[in-house]
Amino acid sequence: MKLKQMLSDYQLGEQPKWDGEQIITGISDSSRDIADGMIFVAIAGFEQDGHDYIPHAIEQGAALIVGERDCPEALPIPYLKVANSRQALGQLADKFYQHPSGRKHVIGITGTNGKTTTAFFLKHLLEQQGFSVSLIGTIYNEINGIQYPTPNTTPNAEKVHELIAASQDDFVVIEVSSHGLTQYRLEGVAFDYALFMNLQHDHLDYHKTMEAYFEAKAMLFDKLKPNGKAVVNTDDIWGLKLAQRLVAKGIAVITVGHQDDAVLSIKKMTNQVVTLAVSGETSALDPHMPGEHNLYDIAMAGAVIQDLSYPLADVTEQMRSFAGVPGRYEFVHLKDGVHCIIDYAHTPEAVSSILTSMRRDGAERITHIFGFRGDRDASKRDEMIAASTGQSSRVILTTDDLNGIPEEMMKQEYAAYQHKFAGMHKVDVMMDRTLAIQAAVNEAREGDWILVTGKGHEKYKTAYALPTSSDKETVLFLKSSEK
Ligand SMILES: CC(=O)N[C@H]1[C@@H](OP(=O)(O)OP(=O)(O)OC[C@H]2O[C@@H](n3ccc(=O)[nH]c3=O)[C@H](O)[C@@H]2O)O[C@H](CO)[C@@H](O)[C@@H]1O[C@H](C)C(=O)N[C@@H](C)C(=O)N[C@H](CCC(=O)O)C(=O)O
Ligand SMILES: Nc1ncnc2c1ncn2[C@@H]1O[C@H](COP(=O)(O)OP(=O)(O)OP(=O)(O)O)[C@@H](O)[C@H]1O
Repeated sequence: MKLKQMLSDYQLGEQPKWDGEQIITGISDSSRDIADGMIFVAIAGFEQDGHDYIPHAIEQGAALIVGERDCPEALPIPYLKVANSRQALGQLADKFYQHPSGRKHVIGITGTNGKTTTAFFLKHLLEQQGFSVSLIGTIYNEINGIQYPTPNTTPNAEKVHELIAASQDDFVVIEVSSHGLTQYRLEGVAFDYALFMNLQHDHLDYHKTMEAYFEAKAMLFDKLKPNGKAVVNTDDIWGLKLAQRLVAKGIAVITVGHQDDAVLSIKKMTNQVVTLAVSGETSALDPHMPGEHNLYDIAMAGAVIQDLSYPLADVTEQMRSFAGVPGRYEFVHLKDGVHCIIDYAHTPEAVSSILTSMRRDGAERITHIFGFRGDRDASKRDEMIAASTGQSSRVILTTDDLNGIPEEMMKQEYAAYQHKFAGMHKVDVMMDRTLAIQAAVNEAREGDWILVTGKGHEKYKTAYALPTSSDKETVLFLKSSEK
């Protein structure tokens, strides 16, 4: 695309002579990725200021610089000043890739918990209908059947448009984080369906208040295509508030919840089956994945499937071939009736929900191993401990990602919790995560359950005593050593 086409929506103002005919070869906010003929968008970030890298981008061959500051003096290439660089990155990428989301069926999923699980459910169910599906999310991005690692749940704006443009699949399912929304990573993306799962205590280090966190999530619903639809869990109080707001705006809303007037009314949630009624017709859906929270996730995925005119009644059968979601209620049978669950729960509600599910599955004595992420929302820690001690017999606090926080500081915080629960609940501290799991396994007797939460599918960022790199590897290593 020519430079003058890329800039047709902008006023370049007084500039040294520039060549509108120049072919633009790409766009990036990282000077490291700039090559000849590309546009560099300078972003004032949380860690660094992209404007400091303008000389580097020029050295690399940039054809245009976009930034929020005044044009640096004696710039040899044109400079476009914008009010918001992150937003401009999305708008320019959308243009460069020729509005890719407009040409695809795009489904966005937001909420504190359940995005990944629902995305996997939806992908599987759509594939069962004969569609191909791209996935952009926490565990990996999968485009045209090829999986790519990803550092973020929602990639940056340029990447999102690039991935949608590269997709030759029928559908693109995107996990939409609140960070992604407030940082304009979805700028220019238009959605056919937008799903709201729930809003729970998380990320208040970033959003400060639940109200602000909610407003961030609500931004997704401004991105629906004119005929796009919202699918909202109205059992969640924030979901109910969102649904009312969207209806008032004239947006089509598929409500999912226990209310009789919900579009998909939940009639029963029991024994791993959720019974839904749509227009008087009842269907029972079984995700074939333990955990009560997964019943909401399958109901939300089912809402899209039925709206696309595929029978809900087939979902249970179609889920039989579902392979599960890495690090979500992953079950390992250890030895003599000792069971272990690995899960990604890192909010109080998720911890509570997983423990409730385990108890319903027959767990009586549960050792729960988890830790707190350094440099992340610390205000949820009390509630996480309360959720754990409320339903487990023993807690072992261990290392999660420290994110630069000194281990000693985290250890002191854990010691304070040990002190608080002294005499009431067994709270141990073992900072080496692999040794904490080993201790629980060694001490487990027949009928015991072990729950390891927080890391799920993720690789360890810390080197531990055992030669393993994830919770699942550690558990399998210990299982094989037992033989
Ligand atoms: C705090 C935060 O959210 N940071 C995100 C943000 O980084 P940033 O733009 O502020 O980057 P920065 O490092 O300060 O750099 C500023 C600019 O300088 C540029 N630069 C830098 C160096 C250089 O040599 N040349 C250069 O041009 C960078 O490319 C960047 O454009 O934008 C980046 C691109 O979109 C994100 O990758 C990055 O996520 C970081 C890694 C992160 O950990 N974010 C977490 C909090 C997050 O976003 N999590 C959510 C999921 C949350 C959930 O669990 O629900 C997610 O979507 O992943
Ligand atoms: N509908 C739900 N309600 C509450 N908790 C849930 C729900 N679905 C999943 N969970 C819990 O939350 C954890 C994370 O689930 P999942 O990865 O699907 O959510 P996510 O929204 O993608 O999370 P993240 O934003 O952290 O990547 C699960 O391991 C489970 O413990």
